[in-house]
Order: sequence, then C-alpha cells, then structure tokens
Amino acid sequence: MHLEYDVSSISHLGWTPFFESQHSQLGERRENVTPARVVLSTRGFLHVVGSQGVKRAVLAGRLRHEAVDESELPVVGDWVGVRSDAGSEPLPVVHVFSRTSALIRKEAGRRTQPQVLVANVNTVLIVSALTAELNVRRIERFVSTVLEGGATPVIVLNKADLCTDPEPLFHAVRKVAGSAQMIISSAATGEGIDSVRALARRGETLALVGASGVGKSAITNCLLESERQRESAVRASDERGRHTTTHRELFVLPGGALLIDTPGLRELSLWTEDPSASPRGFDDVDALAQRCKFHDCTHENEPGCAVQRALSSGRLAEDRFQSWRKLQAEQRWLEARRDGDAARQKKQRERMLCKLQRQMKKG
Ligand SMILES: Nc1nc2c(ncn2[C@@H]2O[C@H](COP(=O)(O)OP(=O)(O)OP(=O)(O)O)[C@@H](O)[C@H]2O)c(=O)[nH]1
Ligand SMILES: [Zn+2]
Repeated sequence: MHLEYDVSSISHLGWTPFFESQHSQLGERRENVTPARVVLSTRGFLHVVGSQGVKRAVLAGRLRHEAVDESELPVVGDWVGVRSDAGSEPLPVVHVFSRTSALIRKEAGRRTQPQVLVANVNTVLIVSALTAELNVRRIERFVSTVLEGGATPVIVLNKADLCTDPEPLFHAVRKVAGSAQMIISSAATGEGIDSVRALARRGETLALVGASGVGKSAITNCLLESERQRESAVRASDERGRHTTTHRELFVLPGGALLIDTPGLRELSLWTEDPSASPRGFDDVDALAQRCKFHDCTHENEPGCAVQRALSSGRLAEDRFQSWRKLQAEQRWLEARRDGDAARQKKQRERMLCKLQRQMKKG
C-alpha cells in the first residue's frame, strides 16, 4: 500500500517550469505527449504517475534505438511523455524530458558507461552509520558525485544511539563535507529525524543513498510515520534472512515531498560529463590551487605551489589531497576511455542518420 499520489496537479509530483517549457517546445507533438513521472522500473516495465494516476508503461522502440547509451533511457524520477490515447496499458513512452539533476555512476564492470541511478532529485541524503565501518572517503566520493549530478548533498550520520561519542566521527566527516549540511540521526530513537523531515518540502524530491544496512529504510519508515514502506516495497530476504531494499521506488511522504529509496551502494565509481574539470566538492583544494604561482600547476614540485605549502604546514590534510588526486586521475582515465569508445561513436553516427532520414521524410 502506498500513500496516494496527489495527482490533482502534476506540480505536486515535481513538475516545474523547467519541464513545462520543454513540453511547450514540442509544438504539435505536445498533444500526444502526456507528462508522467517514473515511480518504479522493473525489467523493462515502468510505472508512471501523472494526472491520470499510476499506469504501466513501456519504452517505445524508437527511443531505445535512438539512445546513445543507457543513460538516456528513463529511470526512477524521470519525467517522460506517454501516449495516453493509446488506450490499454502499458502506455508507450514516446519522450524523455531533460533532467534537472541525476545521480550517475560508472557502470559496474568493464564497460565505460554511465549508469543513472535516479533523476530529478533536489536533495540526496548520503546515509552512513556511526559505527566502526564509517568510511570518510566513501562519503567524500558521494558528496562529489551528488554535486556533479546537480543535486544538493546532505550527510546523515545514523545509528547515533549505538555510538557513545559521535563527536570525533562527526568532525572527521565535517572535513570532507564541504558546504554539505550534516545531520546526526537515529531511526531507533527518532533523534535528528525532524531535521531530515525539514528537508522534505512539498513537490521536492529526495533520494537516500548509502551502503546496505545503514538505516535508509528505517529512516524512510520514520518519515512515513508508519511501516508502510516495509509493506509496500517488493522486498527480498538475502541468505541471512535480512530484509533488503531491492529496487528504487519513488513515493510520497505525508508532507507532500517525494522520496526515492535506493538499494545499498557499496562502491561508487565516479562518472563525470566534464572530465577536465576539478572534481566537485573540493572547494578547499580548489581555493589553494588558485593561489599557485603557475595556473597549470600540477602541485607536485613547482615553485610557488600553494597546495604543497598548505600540505607542509598541515593546513591541508594529506589524505584529503590524495582523494582529490585519485578522483582527478579517475576522471582523466574516464576521458581517455570514452574517447576511444568506438561503439558509442558508431551509435552516435547512426542516430544522426536516423534523424536526418526523419527530417527528409517530413520535408
Ligand atoms: N540501533 C539502531 N538500529 C538501526 C537504526 N537505523 C536502522 N537500524 C537497524 O539497522 C538494520 C538495517 O536497517 P535498514 O533500514 O534496513 O538499512 P538499509 O540502509 O535500508 O539497508 P538496505 O535496504 O539493505 O540498503 C535494521 O535492523 C534496522 O532496524 C538506528 O538508528 N539505530
Ligand atoms: Zn600548485
């Protein structure tokens, strides 16, 4: 059982002028493109919600064919256009609206492909547990990825009830958090949950990310003020009999905000659309780098290097600098791989041809 989606206006589902203007630009096609938001995606089938309520939908073959890579296909949180005159379900998805933000990682495995986890989120709650497993470097990477995707990161340190002294961990994370807000919470005692709830504004979309078992579902349940999520989600028990979130789903919180719970993410390989830029979330390092004598300073052994100076004085921590280095190296590696990605280029060419052919048919 879900909380009912409020379909009296699609703005309650996150529709904004940004999408409206794209819709207007469709011109004559506009009539056949009814906006709906993807709330669930399983094995090729989508569940979308729009002014007509929740419907099953499926991607039109043309969209799949034209996509340069999978990152262009709709995921949970995306706004799509369905042909509502199609009559019976599944309704064909004939359009995907450009995104305001997305959480993107490099696909697991050998392929150099972006994988979009969720789309059109305002705030991403990066959840960790205040336990010995807390990994500052992983949080740093999440912050960078969220900023890269155009959303606002908020760091949630959960299970405060299990931690006798959260202060040292809090300060260690603070050093890598940049401008991200930080919340200490406990889904068990309710501590900090009001601060999380304050981020959940009507019509805005939040997503929860973090490793398995940190308490994403427990926090969700607190926000739902009931056990609904546990009942609604398709849950599978793993071999230890533990319940675990198995898919992404967008649903409504009592105050009218939208929330996407995601399955545990242990690793997050960086993805970036602009590999030459400095990794996001490192304002401290960026500010120092701007004061180096040479603007193309590599911060290794150039004279007048402000980064090296800060490292020797202890103002910049060595591991923070190494993280920045590592992310930057990953970006460069991605760039090199992508340039050489022949399959991608072939698809891009095919797509251009398709477009041309269509235009010729029309003209
Ligand atoms: N003591 C304590 N236990 C918690 C807290 N939050 C969650 N838990 C427990 O930790 C376990 C895992 O919590 P979940 O909410 O299922 O974790 P999750 O992040 O959703 O995990 P996945 O669905 O596998 O990604 C459950 O047994 C929860 O009851 C907390 O703040 N304090
Ligand atoms: Zn330098």
